[in-house]
Amino acid sequence: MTENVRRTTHFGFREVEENDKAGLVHGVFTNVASRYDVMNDVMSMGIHRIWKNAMMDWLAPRNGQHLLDMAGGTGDIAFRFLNRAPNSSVTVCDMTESMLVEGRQRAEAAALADRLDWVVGDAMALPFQDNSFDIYTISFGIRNVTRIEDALSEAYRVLRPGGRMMVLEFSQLPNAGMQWAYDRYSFNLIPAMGQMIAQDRESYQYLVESIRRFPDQDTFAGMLRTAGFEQVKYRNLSMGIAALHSGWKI
Ligand SMILES: C[S@@+](CC[C@H](N)C(=O)[O-])C[C@H]1O[C@@H](n2cnc3c(N)ncnc32)[C@H](O)[C@@H]1O
Repeated sequence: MTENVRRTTHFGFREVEENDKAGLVHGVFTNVASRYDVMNDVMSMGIHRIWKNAMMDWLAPRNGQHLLDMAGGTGDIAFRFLNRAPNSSVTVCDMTESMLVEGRQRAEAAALADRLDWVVGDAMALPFQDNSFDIYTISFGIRNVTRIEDALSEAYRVLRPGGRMMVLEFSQLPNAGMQWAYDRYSFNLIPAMGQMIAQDRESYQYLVESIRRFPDQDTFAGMLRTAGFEQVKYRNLSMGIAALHSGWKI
């Protein structure tokens, strides 16, 4: 257990297969933690930066806000948020401690440590009180969660009334031909690059399969409404390879 990273919850999954998925996800990100940021740049050819900046543009961070960045990993969203609103604060929560450890080292190097809190926790059972945060973000995290509905209802619970939820996730291309081409790239190239750069084909094979299984834009918008969010909207990024969803707790 590393100093300054709080462990506040335990994982108690209801069924064996759920336990398997959570264990698999935890193993994948423990394996890739030290190479995660570099791999992100290589695999996406830097495009994840454009998508995360689009998230910040839509979110328009303001000083004084308290953000919960769920599945926040190495803190990429947190740093972007603080860059735009230096007098805000961010709690980064993730179930993989080694990802948070990498992030905390980056925060110390950037002299941002006093604005950040790093918490080990599960999106499906958050270790926070009701109505605690102004904003909840989750970037490339929700598709890894075993019970997405539970994570969305937890997001709703911890947001204060008037608070906003924003999700950045891989999505579906509306055009079947483009989806076919993209699938060829992701199913063939990404696991091969994972093997070449990180000597870890399986983790990257899991990542591309999880992208394919995630609900499309309209289905996910419906899930947000079911969890209680209002004024739900989405924007496609790179023609739908990824999408941003926004919703409010009124
Ligand atoms: C692809 S990384 C995304 C990291 C960061 N948000 C970004 O955009 O670069 C996915 C993260 O989700 C975390 N994660 C997956 N399932 C989770 C859960 N149920 N609760 C908390 N974190 C989870 C993983 O540990 C991992 O750090």
